[in-house]
Amino acid sequence: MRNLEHVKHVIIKIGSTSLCNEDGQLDKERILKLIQQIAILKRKGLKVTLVSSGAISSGMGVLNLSEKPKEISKKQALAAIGQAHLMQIYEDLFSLFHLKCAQILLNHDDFDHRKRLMNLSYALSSILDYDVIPIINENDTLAVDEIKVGDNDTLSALLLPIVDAQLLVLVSDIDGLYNDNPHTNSNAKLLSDIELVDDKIMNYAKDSSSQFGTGGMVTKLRAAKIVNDYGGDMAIVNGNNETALIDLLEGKQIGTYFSGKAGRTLSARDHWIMYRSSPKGKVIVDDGACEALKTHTSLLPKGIKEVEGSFMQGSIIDVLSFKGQLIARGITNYSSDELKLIKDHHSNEIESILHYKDYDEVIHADNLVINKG
Ligand SMILES: Nc1ncnc2c1ncn2[C@@H]1O[C@H](COP(=O)(O)OP(=O)(O)O)[C@@H](O)[C@H]1O
Ligand SMILES: N[C@@H](CCC(=O)OP(=O)(O)O)C(=O)O
Repeated sequence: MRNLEHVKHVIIKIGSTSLCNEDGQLDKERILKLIQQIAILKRKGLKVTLVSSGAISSGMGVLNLSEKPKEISKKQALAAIGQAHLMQIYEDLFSLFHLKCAQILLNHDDFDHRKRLMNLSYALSSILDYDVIPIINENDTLAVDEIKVGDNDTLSALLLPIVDAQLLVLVSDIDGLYNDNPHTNSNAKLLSDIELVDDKIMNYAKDSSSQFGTGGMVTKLRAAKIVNDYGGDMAIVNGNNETALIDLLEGKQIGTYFSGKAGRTLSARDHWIMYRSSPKGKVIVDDGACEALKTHTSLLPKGIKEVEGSFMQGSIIDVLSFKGQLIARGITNYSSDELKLIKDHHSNEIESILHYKDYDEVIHADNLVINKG
């Protein structure tokens, strides 16, 4: 048995593969079984936030399309058509249990701006105070690449600190993480408990085998890292198991459970820098700077060899190695224009180059988060 007594608020993310049948139509019977379990969890006193995929698949069902279109504008249209249909089904089914729900559609830039993030957090907390279940999805109709999260595994992981939940459960069409994709390797073994998502674990993850899923296991493991780095837990369970959610929350050994016990816990600010904000540019640093940064020292201009993008002082930027590996992410003390002039120079030369010097460091160690894996 696992001990889940600390879990008072759970985010349940339901993937498209658990909402639709093989023909791509929303499967009300399957959705009902999930809602039934959510109603039981709520009766037990748990707070529940729902993240639901399925808008595009639902739109395909409404228009009787058998294949997902490639054109972005068509996917945007399907999301608009399908999201309304999806919410109608949620409302009908939740009402059978005298539960009410609310729709929230988000994009990445809602996480980027602190003020918007606070507004989101207040709105969510009021919805929960009204004892209504928030149902969240990406705003796929308006999401263009720069502002897109791209998948709901990541979106739900980013939400965990905002709603102050302790556990994220990803409901999928598979029992959990295997050491290879079980749809293509029949010898693949299910892994039950994972204390750290390291490179070895990441290498088990492959893409989705279904045309309805987005990201397969890759995005699920990324979500586990985001959640674990905040000190939260994550689990993957199979939506086809009619008691999966109840069993999991009772501590039964089902699915894959990512406790993050062997990892780190970032402060709220560092977690925001690393995951929830989107970087505005990048600097490429030499091997010496890469090594130094790994021991968590400040980034000095001498180690910077290239500057990409246009950003202002105070922006969040990526620090990359020559090989393109993400070494760290942090808040820059200098704009991209200033960095182009002082890169490859000693800090004591900054003043003579710029005619002013506010800082010796480009990114101070306190504002720098090292990428671990
Ligand atoms: N190592 C793995 N273990 C389990 N499933 C895997 C693995 N690698 C890839 N997958 C694929 O990931 C799928 C689940 O992700 P996805 O189709 O995106 O579902 P969802 O709609 O629930 O997000 C599985 O059905 C399987 O095809
Ligand atoms: N936002 C999209 C789903 C994106 C997504 O992550 O899908 P999935 O892998 O099925 O959870 C939609 O509603 O169709």
